[in-house]
Amino acid sequence: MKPVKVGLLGLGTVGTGVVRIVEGHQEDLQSQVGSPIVIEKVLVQNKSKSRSLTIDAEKLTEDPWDIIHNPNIDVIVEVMGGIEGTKGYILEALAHGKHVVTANKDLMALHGPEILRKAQEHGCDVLYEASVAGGIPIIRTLIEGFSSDRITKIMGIVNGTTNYILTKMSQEGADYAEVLKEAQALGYAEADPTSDVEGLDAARKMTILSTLGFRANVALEDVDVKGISSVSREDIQYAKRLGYEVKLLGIAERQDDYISVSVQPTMVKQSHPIASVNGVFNAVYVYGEAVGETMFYGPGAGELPTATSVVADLVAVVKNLKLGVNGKQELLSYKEKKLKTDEQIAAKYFMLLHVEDRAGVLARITQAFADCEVSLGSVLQQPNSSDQIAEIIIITHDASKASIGKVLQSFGSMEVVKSVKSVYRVEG
Ligand SMILES: NC(=O)C1=CN([C@@H]2O[C@H](COP(=O)(O)OP(=O)(O)OC[C@H]3O[C@@H](n4cnc5c(N)ncnc54)[C@H](OP(=O)(O)O)[C@@H]3O)[C@@H](O)[C@H]2O)C=CC1
Ligand SMILES: N[C@@H](CC=O)C(=O)O
Repeated sequence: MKPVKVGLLGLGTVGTGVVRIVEGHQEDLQSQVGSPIVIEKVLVQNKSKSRSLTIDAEKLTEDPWDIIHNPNIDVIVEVMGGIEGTKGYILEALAHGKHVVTANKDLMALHGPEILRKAQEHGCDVLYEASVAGGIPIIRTLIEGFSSDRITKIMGIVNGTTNYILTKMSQEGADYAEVLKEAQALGYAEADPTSDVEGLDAARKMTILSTLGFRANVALEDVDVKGISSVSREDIQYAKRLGYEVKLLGIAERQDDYISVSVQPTMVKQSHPIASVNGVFNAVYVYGEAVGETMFYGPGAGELPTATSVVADLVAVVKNLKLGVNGKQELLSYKEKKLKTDEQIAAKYFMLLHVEDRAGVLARITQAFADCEVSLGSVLQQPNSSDQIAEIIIITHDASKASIGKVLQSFGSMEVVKSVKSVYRVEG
């Protein structure tokens, strides 16, 4: 019944949740692992900062080596964020035989393979369930639950901050900057929220999910990324009128051995379950050749939901300690990825154009699509507030990304096209 001692790196949103769950659920945790779990030391930047929970001042330290080189500590829980410095701490902790639980997707997306190799070398566990989709146990699901299947598509809302913003813009017509501030105050956003709104946080999560799902060495630079900063309230209102919601979707697809991974604002048909995933909630769709369609839903960020995943990993490490099997998991053997070309990436697209309002213009526009071999699903023309300009809304059938690029290029030299107001991928 020797206690398992934990060194916590970080006592912000997630770290606070970890302390609350470890202390508040101690009896349940003990009944699962057979020994007390004790938070021995906590690294913070500023010991004198006021905190929302009471913690023994003796436990706080501003010196990471107090924890990493502490012989009494068995497990490091890293919830401080950051990349290079944090990577150094984790590698050093592993070299000292300490197991690691982390919520850090930035680190795992960029340096996951190196960290996992180091862990195996030293017989240690590194678990990172909270790094993707907060409270949804999607990593364990991909590694274990789908081990028998071949996954062909992973599509999801994997960033809580942007989903919170888009939901408020759609349901309340709220202002983007105001709602971003709310998401920050609620502890959903990253230290630098640019990585949320510009899609980088979601891209890092999609790197992790597609690596695990396709068992391939996907890298962050393989992900085509676009965030939500260019999504206007008008776009959202347009989408709604046509029966769609705008969502920031991560989409990873595999056909034969070829894959593509992207993050982009997408128009999702309101009848698709992902369209009604609102607020800070995330959802991940996984399509397997054998299982077909599955969906995982839950809170994607925030103190207690994220800490639930962190502490579940901690329990898994302690169970392995009891069984003496830490670091014994086989490393995934990643296949060499083959990326799809733009000719191979196919999807439906929405376009909103402002064109001259006169005879023959619609015919010229539709001809431009035909010339690039893009077939149209629906075309709607309506007058704009200016009587010289008409709005044309087009939804294509499945078309290659390359063909859509050619259509847009051809509009650049057509005088009748005044502007391409927006272009979205369409799902559902
Ligand atoms: N917030 C969320 O909902 C989610 C966050 N994550 C990930 O979890 C991690 C933590 O996020 P979150 O809790 O929101 O972050 P916060 O910014 O709320 O907390 C960070 C904590 O780490 C401490 N810290 C930061 N840098 C240093 C440093 N260089 N040296 C010592 N201490 C440091 C801070 O100290 P001090 O308190 O003194 O300032 C603070 O306690 C990140 O990797 C994030 O991406 C993952 C899923 C969801
Ligand atoms: N900033 C992230 C936090 C969780 O990973 C998000 O909003 O999803």
